[in-house]
Amino acid sequence: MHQEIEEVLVTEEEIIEKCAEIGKQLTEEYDGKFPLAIGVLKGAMPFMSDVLRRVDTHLEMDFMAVSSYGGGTRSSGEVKIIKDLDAKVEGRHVLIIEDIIDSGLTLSYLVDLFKYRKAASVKIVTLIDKPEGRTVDIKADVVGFELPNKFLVGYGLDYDEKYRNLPYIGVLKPEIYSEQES
Ligand SMILES: O=P(O)(O)OC[C@H]1O[C@H](OP(=O)(O)OP(=O)(O)O)[C@H](O)[C@@H]1O
Ligand code: HPA
Ligand SMILES: [Mg+2]
Repeated sequence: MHQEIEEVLVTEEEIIEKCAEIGKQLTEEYDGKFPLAIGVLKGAMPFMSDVLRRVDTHLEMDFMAVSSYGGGTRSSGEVKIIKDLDAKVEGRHVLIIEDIIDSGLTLSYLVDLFKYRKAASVKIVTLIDKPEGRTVDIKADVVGFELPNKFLVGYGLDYDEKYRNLPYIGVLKPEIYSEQES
């Protein structure tokens, strides 16, 4: 698996350090508010697990599964709900947890949905921001790392469902995906 990576952009140590920093920030922001922390599956799973263990106040966890990338490297433009929340959003302080904001389509869809469901507040925390990928105007409230417009894998991010279990974030060797997308 590791030999298929061309370059590591964020190391495991940098991610661990960042999760502690963000966890502290979220503790201060949400202390006493019992936020509803919503992980966007599948990609957000490792980040959600690491960051929320550094948040030192009560919170509720829930999950939503959405998908717009299929097996490829480009967004289909259509966000599909695969699993909806169990919790009610009305009156809750919603904290959306994402691995990446790229085109912004997934998060703009989810922010609109949670506002429509009458959340008391909606904030976004994302480990990665690729601002150059944006096709809709949306910003995250908390960003771990801003990265260049390359297709990334690792730490939740997949290519064709693989590489999510890498402990770092990197770029694949071009021959890995050009074989399938040519
Ligand atoms: O800003 P965008 O261009 O919408 O891209 C970001 C979204 O794309 C990825 O999810 P994907 O749809 O691939 O599902 P996955 O989490 O199951 O991989 C990622 O986990 C984000 O949810
Ligand atoms: O760079 C990316 N890598 C994997 N999944 C993604 N979904 C949006 N952008 C990306
Ligand atoms: Mg994906």
